[in-house]
Amino acid sequence: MNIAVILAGGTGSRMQSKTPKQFIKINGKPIISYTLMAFEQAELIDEIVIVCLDDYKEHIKTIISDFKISKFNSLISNGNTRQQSVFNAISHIKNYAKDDDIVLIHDGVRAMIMPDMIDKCVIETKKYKAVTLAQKTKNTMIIAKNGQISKYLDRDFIYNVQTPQSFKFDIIYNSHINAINSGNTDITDDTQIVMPYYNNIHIIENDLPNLKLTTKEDIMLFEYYLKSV
Ligand SMILES: Nc1ccn([C@@H]2O[C@H](COP(=O)(O)OP(=O)(O)OP(=O)(O)O)[C@@H](O)[C@H]2O)c(=O)n1
Ligand SMILES: C[C@](O)(CO)[C@H](O)COP(=O)(O)O
Repeated sequence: MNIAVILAGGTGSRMQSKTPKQFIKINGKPIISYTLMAFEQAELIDEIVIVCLDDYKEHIKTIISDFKISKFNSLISNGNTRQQSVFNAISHIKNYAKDDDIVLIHDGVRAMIMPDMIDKCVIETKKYKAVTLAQKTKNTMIIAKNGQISKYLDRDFIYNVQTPQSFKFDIIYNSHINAINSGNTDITDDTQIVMPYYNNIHIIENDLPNLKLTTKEDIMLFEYYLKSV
């Protein structure tokens, strides 16, 4: 079974909006609906688990119904951090998943994700057990200290990490237990959680737009993107 965990449990503080960013409407549709539709359309996804703020659970149920998200399976309460939100979801999934099942974790606010890329994550996880989408940097990369360049980095080794991040269930679950036992509760990325437990994470290069909508400027970029597709 291939299970998608869609994270919609953050408050979006950097967006500085009253409404949590995943529920902001763009072209009349909430941001989270674009993400859910991509996972609904991905051929290899069997079910969708959504992590949501308690105050928005009724709201997301309406979105699930309005956008006919037939793969929706469960709604899970968020944690205080992204890491805790993911753990809440995988603790629920543990009740029925097998070790060999695949769990994809996706930021609900990466709303440009394409169904084909989601399916590619599933296919590659069967081969590599742990994968993430990532985009190779297209820029000259530097380290700067006190406003001055101190070092140039080899761009061939620099990537922006994206989601989905996809894992065999036993790997993601045991990695989270390991992280908690090491005292970590606020790691913002699941590959960082998995690395100490399973350091063989495969990168799927993605050059398609997959912006994490984080600040107000990103909303304008998303509006522009929607006009062009
Ligand atoms: N406790 C949390 C924190 C984040 N997320 C989700 O994780 C994704 C990526 O996180 P980020 O962009 O950092 O979202 P926020 O935490 O909401 O934003 P900010 O850091 O600006 O407050 C988002 O879809 C967000 O809803 C979550 O489910 N639970
Ligand atoms: C997993 C992730 O999308 C990696 O880019 C993560 O959500 C990033 O969180 P950030 O704290 O907003 O960089």
